[in-house]
Amino acid sequence: MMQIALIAHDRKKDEMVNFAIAYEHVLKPHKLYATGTTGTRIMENTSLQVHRFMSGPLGGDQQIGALVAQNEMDLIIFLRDPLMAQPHEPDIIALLRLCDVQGIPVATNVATAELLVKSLERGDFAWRELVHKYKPGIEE
Ligand SMILES: O=C(CO)COP(=O)(O)O
Repeated sequence: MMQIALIAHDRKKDEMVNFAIAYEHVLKPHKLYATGTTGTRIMENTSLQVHRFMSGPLGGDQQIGALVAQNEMDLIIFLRDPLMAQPHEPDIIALLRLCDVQGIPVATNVATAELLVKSLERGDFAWRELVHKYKPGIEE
């Protein structure tokens, strides 16, 4: 079971909901996390259970970043709005930076998100089970 974070800026939330509906069967077996509003929207529109953190502008990106820093996230789908300034831009950059620090796959648009989820379905992330095994804090 992988630990997956789903995050979308406001003008990308419909796209995230459609993505979650389309790949519900692939995402279902995994432990899902999201920033506050994104998580609510996904749960309203699918049968997926999502652990919700704070809303992004209130620190949700940083909460997810903390798990990335501890190497406890396996995959991040972060549908960013490239055309609208965000008040918490530093938090967004920090999260993406931590993904690069740990080498965690992160999709920032839905085209890449689809490729990653297809990889997930195919079992390409199975090696991450080894990381989990040696990190007892992570749920199996
Ligand atoms: O702002 C966000 C990510 O940077 C997303 O936060 P919400 O899911 O709470 O809207």
